[in-house]
Amino acid sequence: MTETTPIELPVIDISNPHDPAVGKAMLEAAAKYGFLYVNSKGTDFTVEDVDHAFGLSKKFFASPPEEKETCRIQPNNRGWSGMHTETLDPEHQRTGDFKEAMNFGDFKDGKAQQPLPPSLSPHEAEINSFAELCNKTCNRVLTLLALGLEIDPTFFTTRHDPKTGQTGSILRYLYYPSITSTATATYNHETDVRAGAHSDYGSITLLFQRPGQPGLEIKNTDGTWAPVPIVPGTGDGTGIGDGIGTSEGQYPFPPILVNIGDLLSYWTDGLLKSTVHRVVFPAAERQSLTPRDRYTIVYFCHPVDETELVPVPSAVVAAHRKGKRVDGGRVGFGGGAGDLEEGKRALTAHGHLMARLGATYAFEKDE
Ligand SMILES: O=C(O)CCC(=O)C(=O)O
Ligand SMILES: [Fe+2]
Repeated sequence: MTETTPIELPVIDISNPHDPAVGKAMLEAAAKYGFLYVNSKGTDFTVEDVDHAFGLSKKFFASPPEEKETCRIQPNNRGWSGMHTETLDPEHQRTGDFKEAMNFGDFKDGKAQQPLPPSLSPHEAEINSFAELCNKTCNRVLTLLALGLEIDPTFFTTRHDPKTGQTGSILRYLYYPSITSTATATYNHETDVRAGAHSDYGSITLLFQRPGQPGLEIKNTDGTWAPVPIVPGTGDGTGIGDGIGTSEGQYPFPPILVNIGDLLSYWTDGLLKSTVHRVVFPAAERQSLTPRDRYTIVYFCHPVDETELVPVPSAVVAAHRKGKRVDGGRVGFGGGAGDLEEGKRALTAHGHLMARLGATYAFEKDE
């Protein structure tokens, strides 16, 4: 695993989701990299909201395994998965991911639609409110993307409103033990990875990271891997010494990393990129005298299940599609929405997710 130069991604201020210039900047980043940072100033989150959510995550992962077992992951993708349960890149991984995860699906009237373990059940309302803030932030991003695509600014948000129906959205706590943990004793740098290479399934993903807990890399177009600094501009990917939490700190908490998922790439015929990424132990972490666990919080935003993925009515997408036709290239996972044959029904958001998850379940059956 050779390590390359950290990637420099734009940091976008979403405090005014109706600014067309910001929409264009967002679209440009989504089409070029498939990843961008959202400035944590001007989001709906306070430092306390984010700190509190990480506190709950830590409490959950530190709880006894018997308690976590009570909410083991189900085929509906909700619940706890232990070390090595998930293998994001089955073709290349010898061992499953060196991580634990806890997935929360949609809440209904503030209530989780799944069992919660004793460490989290007293905090149901807080978890729900964090998921709601994530949803609000996604609405800002989706509004800006619609502006960039020059379509009705509510085109995406009306199709992602959990009040109108079930969605595939997931709030996920993640825990990657440090290189010195007993849980990573079998880790071999040549063959193992903390989270295998993959692209996300939904529309957009939000990723919250902590200073000093690096590991995310994104795949460059030439196939090399670029570390993503936790705080943009800090270069070394560690986020250490970035001034966070101090009066000179530029950001109240590390910017939220946003990436495009397979569904939105499909819906826009590949104009928006769903970029492959993975989580590793960076060299600095492997050599560090004080290696740290990595905790992240992810929100995978999906449309309402019944949403029909007919081509996004955007001249920008149409122009992109024309270019693709000339190349003869196919786009995205399972092609693009514009490839729909006449007389066939459009794929729904739920159908897209099932097809995408099906690829993973098929592998698990082979195990
Ligand atoms: O934890 C991270 O940094 C990335 C997680 C991720 O890519 C995922 O769960 O899809
Ligand atoms: Fe991911």
